[in-house]
Amino acid sequence: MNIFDDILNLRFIDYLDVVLVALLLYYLYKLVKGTVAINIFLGIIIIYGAWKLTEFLNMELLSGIFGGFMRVGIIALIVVFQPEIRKFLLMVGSTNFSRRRKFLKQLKFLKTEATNESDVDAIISACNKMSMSKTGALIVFERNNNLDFLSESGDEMNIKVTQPIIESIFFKNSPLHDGAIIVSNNIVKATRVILPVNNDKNIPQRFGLRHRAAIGVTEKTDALALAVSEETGHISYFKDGEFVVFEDTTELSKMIKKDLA
Ligand SMILES: Nc1ncnc2c1ncn2[C@@H]1O[C@H](COP(=O)(O)OP(=O)(O)OP(=O)(O)O)[C@@H](O)[C@H]1O
Repeated sequence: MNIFDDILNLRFIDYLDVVLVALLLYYLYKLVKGTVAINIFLGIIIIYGAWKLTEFLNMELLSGIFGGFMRVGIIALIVVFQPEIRKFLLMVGSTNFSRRRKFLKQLKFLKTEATNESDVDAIISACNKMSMSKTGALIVFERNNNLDFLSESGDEMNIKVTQPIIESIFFKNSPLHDGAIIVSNNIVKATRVILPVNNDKNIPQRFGLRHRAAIGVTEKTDALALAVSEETGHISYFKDGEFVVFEDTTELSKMIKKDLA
């Protein structure tokens, strides 16, 4: 039997299996891409290669050491990749099905629904105003990961996004100004939300809890975050746990629209 016979004998389920493994690898790559985890992943491959090489060369002591290391590898992997595993499970378990359903609906009826564009503009205009008046703000955009588990720490809201609404929420004397707001599909879903804070020592000291919370939420979920500094008035944009550099707010607006699309 040659290779062509093998291919012909593949069942539909085998093709599905291959596609699913490819998808899994793609998501794993997306998770570790650009993070320190990719170096750890390479380190593990190197140690595995060294183990097999020392085994092949019958170097008993060295292969014993590498082998012992690889045997506890699965536990070490869980510990080392804990944030990535967590993010992956979150990605799988809290996918925002309502958004997906809407997408399918659009495909079905070829209906072009209004996009989020105008809302991003309203939010950016509000940020500009708050930046000038040095009003602190923290805005989280929900994407595919459902953020209800975070919203619960704050006050539930259900109000359409407009520039005055965003400004009045973060107005210094407003009872709602503390913490973050979560925006999803043109709606402010929650205010006064407490976000997970990133404790990484490499983040410059000048960034306090607001900015660390923006990093925390965007690294643990696929959300996007905007922060306006109360101290400097500076607007910062966060994605995948990192600051995103932008020239001006016009470029920022384009970036957010693209990331939300
Ligand atoms: N975990 C958190 N989740 C949501 N909001 C938070 C969190 N921690 C702090 N904040 C908000 O950030 C505000 C300012 O915190 P802090 O001064 O430490 O941040 P900062 O990064 O230095 O920002 P700024 O430049 O505006 O001072 C708090 O009053 C609170 O509203």
